[in-house]
Amino acid sequence: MKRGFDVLRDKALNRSITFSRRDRDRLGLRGLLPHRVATDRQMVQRVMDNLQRLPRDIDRYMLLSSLQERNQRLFYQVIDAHVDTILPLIYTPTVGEACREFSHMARDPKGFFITPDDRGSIRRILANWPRKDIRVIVVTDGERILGLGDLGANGMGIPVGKLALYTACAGIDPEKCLPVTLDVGTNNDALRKDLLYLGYPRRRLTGNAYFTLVDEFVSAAQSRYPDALIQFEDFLTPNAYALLNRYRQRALCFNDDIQGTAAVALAGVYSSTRITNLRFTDLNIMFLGAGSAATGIADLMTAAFVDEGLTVDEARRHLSFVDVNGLVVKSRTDLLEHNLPYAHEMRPLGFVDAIEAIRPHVLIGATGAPGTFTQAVVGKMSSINQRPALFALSNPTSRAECTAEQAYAWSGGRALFASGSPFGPVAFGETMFHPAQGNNVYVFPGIGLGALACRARTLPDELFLTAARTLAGLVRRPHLDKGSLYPPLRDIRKISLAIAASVATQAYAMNLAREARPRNVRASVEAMMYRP
Ligand SMILES: O=C([O-])CC(=O)C(=O)O
Ligand SMILES: [Mg+2]
Repeated sequence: MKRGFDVLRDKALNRSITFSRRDRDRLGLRGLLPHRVATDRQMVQRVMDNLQRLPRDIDRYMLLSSLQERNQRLFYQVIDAHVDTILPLIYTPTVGEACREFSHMARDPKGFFITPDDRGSIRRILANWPRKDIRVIVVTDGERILGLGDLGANGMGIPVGKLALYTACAGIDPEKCLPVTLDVGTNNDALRKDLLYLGYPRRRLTGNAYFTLVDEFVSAAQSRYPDALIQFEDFLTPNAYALLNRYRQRALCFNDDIQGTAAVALAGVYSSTRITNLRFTDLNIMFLGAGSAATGIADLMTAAFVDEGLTVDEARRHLSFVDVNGLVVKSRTDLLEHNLPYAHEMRPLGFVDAIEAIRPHVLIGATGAPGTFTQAVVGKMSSINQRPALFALSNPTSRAECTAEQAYAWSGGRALFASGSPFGPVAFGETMFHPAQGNNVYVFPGIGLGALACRARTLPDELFLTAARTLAGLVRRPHLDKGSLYPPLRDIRKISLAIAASVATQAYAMNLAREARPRNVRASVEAMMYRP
């Protein structure tokens, strides 16, 4: 058993001055701590006061990041007590800035890095990670970090942040989480030239060499951590699809940007129909951006339409795409494979003309290109719809297709608005809107928890549809009345539990589970949840 400073320096054991006098005696801590025995609440309050004194959010990120390495329990207590304040500091938008600054901030080591030099020895070096019982791995290769592009090894902030949310939002034991960066180089010239850049300073590995390295990583992870879920995060679209298609049948894995974002967007669209009173199967939905998030959403919506009785072809007619080159139509020669199902037999049109021609009820932005929901776009949507639904999903805030304020101002207060990164309440006339954050944080922790609870073999799309419906079912009338298409983020632990229970139940029904079905699925899921 550890004693003295070894206890205080172990982030999983350290309770700092909340250790009781008896524990201090027992653990050899007398003299190593000041006299006062503090309560958890006092500790949380002290952290909040410290945060307030700092000048910038990036400084607050740093404070929380080092707290996480020093006193894990307190870190999660702080999030638990102040979700609304803390999430934007450890997650989008601040995590975007933290990734950009990553190589210039002196900080505690976090996460596991794999480079092309590790080829042939990934299995062996994974044993350097101090924990053996890993249940969730979030892995990125840093090529499409949020809407910020190729940040190379600096992208490590993303798996670290996502896993903090697994613990905070779904009670996954933090000791069972492993953030991984496949540092295969970067095509970001500025980074490669930066002497302080911490990553592998070459151009990116591509083609066969790239896929072989990812293969080696997945096999090594599966053999060392046979129960672990692998979440792919922030890969560039073609690789995101290639990897998902390669592993979805043979590994417990999913792509959060394709599938997690899809479930959240679908839930928001379901919610919007409770305000517009339109039938879901009557909706026309237009996407701006044709990358992984947008096509992922469209694919899940196709499944949802089909589930409600449409054929696949009928479903796709409800879904249209616009990208930098305009409406995605059959005659275009620049389309990628994942765009083809949604290429319509129409003449080429620009964005606003496409809105005029197709008359969508819902506009979903997943471009990474800020300001693309212009006044003309929002105005056009508002002239067609009494209550236009606008989803500005790109992250961080600096990449949002429009701000909440713009959406309400340009629609005369009629927009149903959700965004990937948080916006505060917006006053318009007499009304105060509280737009909710349409971010995959609403579902990935719960889906992961559900998958782990039943030890699912794989995660087929049906489970994401289940998650979307469960999430939509938690939205109450007062939330909608305030302009929120999602339940309050402060209820996230309850939301994740509900999603986990429904996902696990569905997985049992589909024979995907490696665990015998317990009598009470929800209770068994809840019993798994770590509480700080
Ligand atoms: O990280 C987030 O906030 C949501 C997400 O997956 C992304 O933007 O890539
Ligand atoms: Mg992402």
